[in-house]
Amino acid sequence: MITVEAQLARVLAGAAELPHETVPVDAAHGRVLAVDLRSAIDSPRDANSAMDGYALRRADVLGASPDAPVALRVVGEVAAGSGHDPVIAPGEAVRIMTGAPVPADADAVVPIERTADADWAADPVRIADEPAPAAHIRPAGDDLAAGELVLPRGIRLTARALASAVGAGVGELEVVARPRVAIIATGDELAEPGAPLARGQVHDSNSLLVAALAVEQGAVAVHRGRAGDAPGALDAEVRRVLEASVRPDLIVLTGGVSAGAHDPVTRLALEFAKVAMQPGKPQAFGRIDGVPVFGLPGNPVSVAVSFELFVRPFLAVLQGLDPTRPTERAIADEAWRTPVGRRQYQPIVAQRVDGVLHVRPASDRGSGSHLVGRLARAEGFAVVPAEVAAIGVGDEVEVMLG
Ligand SMILES: Nc1nc2c(c(=O)[nH]1)N[C@H]1C(S)=C(S)[C@@H](COP(=O)(O)OP(=O)(O)OC[C@H]3O[C@@H](n4cnc5c(N)ncnc54)[C@H](O)[C@@H]3O)O[C@H]1N2
Ligand code: MOO
Repeated sequence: MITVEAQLARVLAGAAELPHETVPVDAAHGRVLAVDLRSAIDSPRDANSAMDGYALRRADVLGASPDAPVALRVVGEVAAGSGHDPVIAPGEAVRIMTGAPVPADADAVVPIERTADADWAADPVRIADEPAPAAHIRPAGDDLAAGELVLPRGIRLTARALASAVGAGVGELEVVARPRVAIIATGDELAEPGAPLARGQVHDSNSLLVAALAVEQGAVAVHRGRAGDAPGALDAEVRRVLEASVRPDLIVLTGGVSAGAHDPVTRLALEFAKVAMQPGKPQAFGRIDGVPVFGLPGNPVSVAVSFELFVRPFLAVLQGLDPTRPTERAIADEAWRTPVGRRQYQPIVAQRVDGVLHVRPASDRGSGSHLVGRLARAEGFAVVPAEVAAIGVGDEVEVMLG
């Protein structure tokens, strides 16, 4: 048996960041930013008002108070979006709305509530408060200066990141191409989701599991197919994938990698390994016509774990992301057994109590790799060293969440 690290090194050897492409900001959600993004503009473009009220010359209203308001002639109005810059002479004011550019002659804004009448129709307006210098004026460039770093390369573009990019005056972003994944589930026993099962059949949950996990990691599932165990069937499906107009960056196969007499993946020219992990011991990896091919063991929990350990880091490298996965320490609230000689990845549920992470197995039916019905509960995996035979209540364990 080889270690998880050795198999990961084999998988990642030769993996490299995919080419970049430029996409409109509208299409960039979830993509990985390929280059540092700097602000294209000073933002806000203009000094603008933070309040609905009156733009005025502060010198006119020094000492103003509710008992001694200062009357100013209203000579105009600027609303948000107005490009107008009205002249304000001494003794005058202009109605101004939130977000509107502050006239060049004004040096303070007084909110409508701070006028004696609190009435937009009032003229003269009686200012009942002495504003601080530059009161309620947001200076130009207050948020961003042109050239300032807004988003560093290598981040996944979230809704908030996209808002910042648009605020920085940008309409297109240079992102890393999405990895294109083709998925083929193998086995004569596979039935369509929802189809009635004949004796010996099982619903194909793996191909959807891999496709959805890949999409969660920023990939596109360009093909989802099935191949039976008959000699040649998988080969033909792999050929179809390789000859399609959109060539995948990787192919993920599930099932048929172990010692069975009909296991079809074993007939492909891949490298087979027994990895010291549970679940997920039989693994295959190699290249066919230069395209990386993963052969994951068919049990659904094995697929979920194998994806986390090998496919997810591979997809990260293709997108220029760090493939390492942070782990946390947690306390086991329940005991469980683990196989000596294989590092266990136990699906767990987690809960934080007084800042301390507590975990227990997600399954109440043991750690069988066929327990797809319990997979939904898993919030992560406890990583138990190969030499450990059992986890006891209160033991400290390493956990990868998410
Ligand atoms: N003699 C040995 N037998 C097995 C070994 C071994 O070392 N020697 N290893 C066992 C381990 S560990 C695993 S894991 C499995 C892996 O087997 P395969 O990759 O060949 O997978 P299959 O036999 O095709 O399927 C295993 C299991 O999973 C179900 N399955 C398969 N595909 C799907 C799918 N798309 N959706 C849902 N479920 C699926 C399948 O029906 C089987 O029950 O081998 C052990 N055997
Ligand atoms: O390695 Mo298998 O995935 O234990 O069931």
